[in-house]
This record gives sequence, C-alpha cells and structure tokens, in this order.
Amino acid sequence: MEKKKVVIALGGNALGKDIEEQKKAVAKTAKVIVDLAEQGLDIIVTHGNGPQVGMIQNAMDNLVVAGETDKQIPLPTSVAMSQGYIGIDLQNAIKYELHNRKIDGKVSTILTQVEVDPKDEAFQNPTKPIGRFLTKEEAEKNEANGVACMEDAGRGYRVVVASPMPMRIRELETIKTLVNAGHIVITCGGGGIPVVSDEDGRLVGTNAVIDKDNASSLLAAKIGADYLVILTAVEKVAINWGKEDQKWLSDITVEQAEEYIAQEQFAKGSMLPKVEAAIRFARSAPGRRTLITLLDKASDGIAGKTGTVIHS
Ligand SMILES: Nc1ncnc2c1ncn2[C@@H]1O[C@H](COP(=O)(O)OP(=O)(O)O)[C@@H](O)[C@H]1O
Ligand SMILES: NC(=O)OP(=O)(O)O
Repeated sequence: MEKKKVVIALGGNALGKDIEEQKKAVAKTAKVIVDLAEQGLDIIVTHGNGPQVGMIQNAMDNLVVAGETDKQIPLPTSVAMSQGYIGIDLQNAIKYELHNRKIDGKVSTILTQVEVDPKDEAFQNPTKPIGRFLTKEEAEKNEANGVACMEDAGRGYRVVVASPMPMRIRELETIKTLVNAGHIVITCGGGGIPVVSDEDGRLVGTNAVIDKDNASSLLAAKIGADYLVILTAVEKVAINWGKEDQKWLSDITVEQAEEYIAQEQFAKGSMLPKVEAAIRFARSAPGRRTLITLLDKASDGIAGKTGTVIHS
C-alpha cells in the first residue's frame, strides 16, 4: 500500500529567533518529524523565514551603510540564503535524530524556486511581515523613509513586503523523485525563492516573500499529499482571538472557515493565510485535511486528540 504523504509546515517557533536558538530548536523539531516518519508517513517539510529573511536583509543593508559595498542584496537572494542556512540545520538535525534511533533514513534539502505572477496585486500592497518586532516609533521612522510597516497580530510592528500567491513550484519533479525514493524532503523554505519568467524563459528573482503556508498548500496539492500539518505557536485556531469570549475551534468545514474569514476572525499576515491555505488544500481533492497546532502536539493532532482540523 502507498504510504500517506504529509506536508509539515514549520512556523517560527520551530526554528528559534536567532542562529544559536535555531540549533537547539531544530533538534526538538527533528524529534517531532522523525516521530511522524516512524509512523510510516512520507514527510515533506517546509518552513517559514520571516524573522530570518528580515535579519539577512538588515545585515546586508548595514554593509551598504558602512560603505563596504554600494550594491544592495535583492530580497529573493536573501530568501535563497535563508533556505540554505535553515535547510542545512534542519537536515542535519533530522539526520542525527534518525541516526540516534538507528534508522537508515535519507534527508535532502532542495533550493526551491516558486513562480509568481508579476501582475499580482500583492506587489502594490505589501502584507508579509519580516524581521524583528519594532516599536511604534521605529515603525513610524521606517515609514518616513519609505519602508512599509504594519502591526502584526497584536504583537508589535514589523516591516512588510509584497507576498504574491505562489503559482508554480519549479523543482516539483525533483521533490517527487526524492519523496518516492524515500527521502525526507525539506523544500519551499520561506515560501520558495520568488521568481518570474522573463521573455526568454529565464527565471528572475523578484522582490517578495511568499507566504510559506500558501506555498505549502500548493505543494501539498501538487504532490498528492493526504495531510497538510501547519505547526505554529498556538494549539488551536480561535474565534474572537484575544477577547474575553475567545473560543477554540477543533474541527471546521471549509464553509465555516469562510464564514469566519468574512467576519475577519483571523489576523492578516499570521492566522489568515494558514486558514486560507487549508481551504485551498481541502478544495484541491476530496478527503484532504489540514491540521493547525503546536509543534509539540503534532502527533496528538494527527491522532485527532487536539489542534484545529479544516476539511471539506
Ligand atoms: N484567530 C486566531 N487564532 C489563533 N491564533 C491567531 C488568531 N489570529 C491571529 N493569531 C496569531 O497567529 C499566530 C500564528 O501566526 P504566525 O506567528 O505568523 O505563524 P508562524 O508560526 O507560521 O510563524 C499565533 O501564534 C497567534 O498569535
Ligand atoms: N515566508 C514565510 O511565510 O515566513 P513566516 O512563516 O516566518 O512568516
């Protein structure tokens, strides 16, 4: 019997806030991933890069400020860098966990390019938070210098960049080949390196950060996954989030999810893209389900004991 395929999308807390924290965080994340692999599931891992890509851009911009170069690093190049350094830590942590459990598993990280539509309206309306949280004063200073900022789900202000919808995963065939060969595959890091096709069919990076949950939903649909698991900083999705009458959701249909979206129950740039990604995945074929929960609760969630499941 064919093994069930699960796409696991890792949020910020699975990676830690800086390079030191990342080393520790991925060790814990790797245990969760290998637990699921041991249940006989084919695992494809994706991850975010919001804090990391902001940090890289900042570091690169500081080189310009320091006069060490006059060339700014394009955002898609920073996305590629984030895929590399997050991917290698994840890959090595999963490999080590497999080794500790005496499992002879294969793990690969794929630098993944994701095509977007250059006419996507998102290029005119930046919504993707990147980098660290800022104070209101820092955000206002950025705005005055032409750097868009936005309040992020009640947690502070952050720089925001364009986040077009992912259209096509260019390395899809490579991903399928490696999954079919039994690899745990790390792909679509940071939503994928955003590219557009030029007139000669060349792929050219474009200034954006694709939402990793949207990219994960597209990937899950295209590789025929059974389950999309979005691991984040909350055990369940809520309505009336942060209010006195907050209510956790365990199991909702896509129609109920759409009603809640219409009521603006989910914050833009954080929970909203997750729920929208889940809806698109559920609609891509019958029986497809998305679980949203905490990293530590992934196994319990897959066993139906916790988390929020969104289905047709
Ligand atoms: N309705 C909601 N229910 C639960 N969490 C919500 C809701 N609206 C906003 N959030 C926030 O969204 C966060 C998850 O989004 P985010 O931090 O962007 O995810 P990621 O883990 O992918 O980095 C939660 O930790 C919570 O603070
Ligand atoms: N690219 C992306 O969606 O990153 P986060 O999940 O860290 O926001």
